[in-house]
Amino acid sequence: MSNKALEIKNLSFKYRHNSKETLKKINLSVEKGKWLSILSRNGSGKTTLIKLAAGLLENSSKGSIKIFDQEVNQENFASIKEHIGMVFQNPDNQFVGPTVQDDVAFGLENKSIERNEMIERVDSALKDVEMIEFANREPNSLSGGQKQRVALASVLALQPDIIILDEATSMLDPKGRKSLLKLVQKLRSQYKITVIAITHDIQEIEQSDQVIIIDGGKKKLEGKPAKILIEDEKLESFGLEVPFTKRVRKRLFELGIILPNDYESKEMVANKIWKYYSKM
Ligand SMILES: Nc1ncnc2c1ncn2[C@@H]1O[C@H](COP(=O)(O)OP(=O)(O)OP(=O)(O)O)[C@@H](O)[C@H]1O
Repeated sequence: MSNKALEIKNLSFKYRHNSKETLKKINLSVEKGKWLSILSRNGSGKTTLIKLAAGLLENSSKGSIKIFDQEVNQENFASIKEHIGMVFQNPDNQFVGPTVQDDVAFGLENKSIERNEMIERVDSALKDVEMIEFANREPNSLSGGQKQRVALASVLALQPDIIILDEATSMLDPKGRKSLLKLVQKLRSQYKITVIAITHDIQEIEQSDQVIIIDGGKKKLEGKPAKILIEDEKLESFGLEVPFTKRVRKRLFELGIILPNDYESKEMVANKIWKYYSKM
């Protein structure tokens, strides 16, 4: 068996009622236990790619998709589904139970997990996401960040090998986003789960081992976050917003205030800016 959680080869895809191909010759692979971020502006094909990989969309396309060496197709759908847990953008659409613990138990009930094991798994998943004290609360009474933690617990309780975050942080504030991603990172390393995160926000790639950028259905860039983050101009051409601090550094460099690889303390940079403007 290979060490690949996901392997996509030469994948092209066209929706039936769409004249253009949505995905064009995509190749990518993710090793077990690693974190891949798929980054692109809206409408570039990332959701389509992930739906195909999770077997949620029939692969009437060219190319192959494998999850743990198993081809993703209609015949293998049930066993592919066992490997994958998905957390979506809007937690409100994911709740089914009257309380947090009922909600986390729901997926286990569907799998006819024995009662004692179910209680244990719900308890452990809620502890993992630091929501155990909310077990008896109504899901609708929680904050956005807490709701996403519960959604994550529902997925964790099913013990997936791969967690897909489908813009899972986009309804949270910056603090909530950071905290959810940090939590996912902790659980990834604790349980050796593979994470695939799709996002249009470049600030979210920091935790990943590998990033791919898709634009117009094609893979345009691939690498580690540090490599991706220095490609300011390319990022802008793919409609991605370069982080504010990077834009400031770029401007300071253009003005000759700092050197390109000048990573001095904030105080020293502030001092240089002060000197620059004092001379004007
Ligand atoms: N069911 C469908 N039938 C026809 N075309 C579709 C369908 N779903 C998506 N598309 C088209 O495929 C392209 C890619 O859409 P997709 O949702 O995969 O992109 P995305 O990068 O995830 O965008 P977003 O971030 O807005 O969700 C878009 O042009 C979209 O209009």
